[in-house]
Amino acid sequence: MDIRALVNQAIEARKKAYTPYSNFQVGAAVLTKNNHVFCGCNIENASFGLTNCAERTAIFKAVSEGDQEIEAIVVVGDTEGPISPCGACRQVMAEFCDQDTKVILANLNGAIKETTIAELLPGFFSSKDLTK
Ligand SMILES: O=c1ccn([C@H]2C[C@H](O)[C@@H](CO)O2)c(=O)[nH]1
Ligand SMILES: [Zn+2]
Repeated sequence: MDIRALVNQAIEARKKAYTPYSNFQVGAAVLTKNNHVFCGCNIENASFGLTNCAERTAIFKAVSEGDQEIEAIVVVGDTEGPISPCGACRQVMAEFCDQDTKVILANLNGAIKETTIAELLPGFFSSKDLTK
């Protein structure tokens, strides 16, 4: 897997962000185990809470195309260091990432942090918790 190429696809997707309220653009790219790439951007709303973050857009695109097994996900923003996903996105990642899924957090200046969902959201709620 070429991480740099995936970061570049996220950077391209970021250009499509709809951000009239925050003016903060984020891009994401999901590489599935089937070797397909789904890109996403953040999409804001006048009702602020309805905003969809870039990484959720990309994950939902993959899942809605029936391609839900994720090999790697990149998130990129114009942040000082690697971007830090919000709590809602971490929980959504937990649904579709396994312990080996690469979660790659980046910025526009080449900073890259590779992490995992276990590190980002320890103790996340999962389907296993629905039955005992
Ligand atoms: O990882 C992140 C962090 C923030 N945002 C979006 C949400 C909102 O549109 C804007 C400012 O929070 O950035 C993302 O898309 N992903
Ligand atoms: Zn988010």
